[in-house]
This record gives sequence, structure tokens and C-alpha cells, in this order.
Amino acid sequence: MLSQQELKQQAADAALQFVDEVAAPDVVIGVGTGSTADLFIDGLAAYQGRIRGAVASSERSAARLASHGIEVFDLNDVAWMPIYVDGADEIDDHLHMIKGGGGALTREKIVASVAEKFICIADESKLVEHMGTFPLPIEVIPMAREAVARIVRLLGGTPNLRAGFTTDNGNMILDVKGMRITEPQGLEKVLNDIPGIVTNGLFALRGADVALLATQSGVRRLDKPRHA
Ligand SMILES: O=C[C@H](O)[C@H](O)[C@H](O)COP(=O)(O)O
Repeated sequence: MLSQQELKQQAADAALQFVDEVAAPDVVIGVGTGSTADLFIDGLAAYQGRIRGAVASSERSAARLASHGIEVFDLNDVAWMPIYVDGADEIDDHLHMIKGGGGALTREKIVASVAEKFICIADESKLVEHMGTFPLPIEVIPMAREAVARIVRLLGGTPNLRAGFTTDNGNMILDVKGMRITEPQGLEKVLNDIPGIVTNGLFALRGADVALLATQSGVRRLDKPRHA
């Protein structure tokens, strides 16, 4: 029986095949944040010299990339990336996701938006029928914390401030329990419209294109359904 850590390693290793496909001296790839993304970054060390470098979705990932000798680029200097590789807290079979367990959701959404293909790497425990068991992270501007929390309560959620945590952007995270996520794309838009919310952790308007989900019997690949 493989441990969760071994499963994450398998998913991370599987994503390296996508790096093989796009590797070229002028290619920059997008890199996510979290324990699974960390394993992918470690694997990327072998690509030093075969790719130009990477854009990181957090200070943490940037430091890890740099520690492996991978050049880290400012997104402002990169117009396009063939792939963005990142983990998820939950993913459904439409490849919609909840992300932000590590608090990096805003930069993740931004970096992913510049990539052609979003490749989600995770162990199979992240695959769910309906999202929402994992509390939905929402990054808020500090002065809007209570104003946003009141609206979120009206929407049926129970927000909890992530204590002692500040995002790389200097903001706060509300972790929201109890949201009914029946229409992830609609809810993502509704939350985007609330003043003070920088980003919400639903990645449904732009979900993943490919999911590599490690199971006890190998890595299962899911592709985004055409209508999602
Ligand atoms: O902010 C963190 C990210 O959205 C991560 O991708 C997510 O939390 C999954 O992390 P992990 O691979 O550690 O489960």
C-alpha cells in the first residue's frame, strides 16, 4: 500500500512527462505551490539547462526553484507558458478545483491564466464528487475582512479567519465552511464581484485541462470534458 506521500510523488513524476514534451532553451513553465508542487519542483531540478526557467506562484516555490538552480522569472517578463503544474485541495470530474489550502491562490490563478495548459497533480484523495467539504479559501484585503465575512454568511457560508497567516500579497485568508457549491463557475463569479475579495479558491471558470491523479494502481489521467 503506497503512502499519501508516495502517491504525491507519483503524480509529480507523471507531470515531468509534460515538461519533456515542451522542454526547449527558451521555454518558461509555471509552477504551483504546496506539498505536491514541491515534489514536482524537486523533479524539475533535472531540467536545468533544458528549459529557460519558471514562474513561481509563491515566494516559497520561488525559493525552492532557486535552490535547485532553476531561474525564476517575474511574470511581467513572460508573455506565455506552455504548461502550469500545481496541486489542488479538491478536484471534481469536470476538473474544477478548490485551491488555496496553502494560501497561494491569488498568484496561482494569475500564473495559471498565462499558461496554455493547467496540469493538476494530486493523490486520488483529492478527487470528489461534489466540492465543498474542504473549506473554501478566500483572500481578502485586511480592511474588508468583516464586510466580506458578513456577505459570505448571507450566502450560507461560515467564514473563519486563518489565524496568524498573511499571504504573499499582504492580505488575509477567510476559510469558508458550509458553502453549497452546486454551480462552481457561477459561485466563483459571484465571489469575484464582492468588494474586498482579491481571489476566491474556486478554479472553475478556468479549471485544469489535465489531472494526473495517483492511485494505488497507477496514475490516472483525466482530461477536461469539452463542455466544462
Ligand atoms: O495554496 C495552495 C495550493 O492551492 C495548493 O495547490 C493546494 O493547497 C494543494 O496543496 P498540497 O499539494 O499540499 O495538497
